[in-house]
Amino acid sequence: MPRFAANLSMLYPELDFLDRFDAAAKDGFAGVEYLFPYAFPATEIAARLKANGLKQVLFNAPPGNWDGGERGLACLPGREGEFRDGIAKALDYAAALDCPRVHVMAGLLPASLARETGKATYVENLRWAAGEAAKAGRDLLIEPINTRDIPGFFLNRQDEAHAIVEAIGASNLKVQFDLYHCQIVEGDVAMKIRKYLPTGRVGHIQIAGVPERHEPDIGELNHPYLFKVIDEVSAQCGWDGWVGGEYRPARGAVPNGTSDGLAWLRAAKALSA
Ligand SMILES: O=C(O)C(=O)[C@@H](O)CO
Ligand SMILES: [Mg+2]
Repeated sequence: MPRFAANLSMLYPELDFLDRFDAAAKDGFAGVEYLFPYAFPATEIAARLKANGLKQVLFNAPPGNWDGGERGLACLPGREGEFRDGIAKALDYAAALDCPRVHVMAGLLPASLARETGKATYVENLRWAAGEAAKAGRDLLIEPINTRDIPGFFLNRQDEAHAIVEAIGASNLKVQFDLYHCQIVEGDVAMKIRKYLPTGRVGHIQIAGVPERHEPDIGELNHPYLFKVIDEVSAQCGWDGWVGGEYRPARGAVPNGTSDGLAWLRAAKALSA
């Protein structure tokens, strides 16, 4: 079975962020991911990881003005300086947290901007950032996201993401394969696992129930089946990444709301036992 990480931006909403590390470890997660660490000193987060024997497996580079609605800077002409400063900051945190990969959000394509212009900026920014990440010994990930959750998001499809990664040709630039977004945008998820894992271009997988983005055992995707496919393909091609549970617990921010919803994780572990 794949290794599972808890997404601490979404799981354990009833707890303060720093207390979520302890909860995830107690619930049997071996790793954690989240959107942004920047509100906390890296030393403080590193201490929580160490105290709980957790691995930091992923976080995002600064996205621009998140509260103002921005969702990344990578496709935005004129913001290259800020983009580069954000990558430098993310790589500093990645070193302090011993985190092997950083997700770079593409951003919203402005209505007034031609897609080709946004794409040229995106590719140039990624090329530069992948070089910096390589010097720091990290992978850089790009994630196709559905436009119901993030209207106007630049990168939506798996094939587009893989084509961009291939065209740039940096071995540390990879795709963050979020099965939830994939199901909403294009479907055929199992076949896409079979197609893309063997390419070596998938750096991380994320899961959630579709369409509510609750626990993976709620909704239209059959995760036990998909875990078996991931296992089977991984055995053939040597994929050894992490699978992040990135969902909003159905019970919400109530005590033990996340822990009580982890039947899907226990079932996945039982399958491999
Ligand atoms: O929303 C998602 O899906 C993510 O993985 C976040 O990192 C936002 O891009
Ligand atoms: Mg995701």
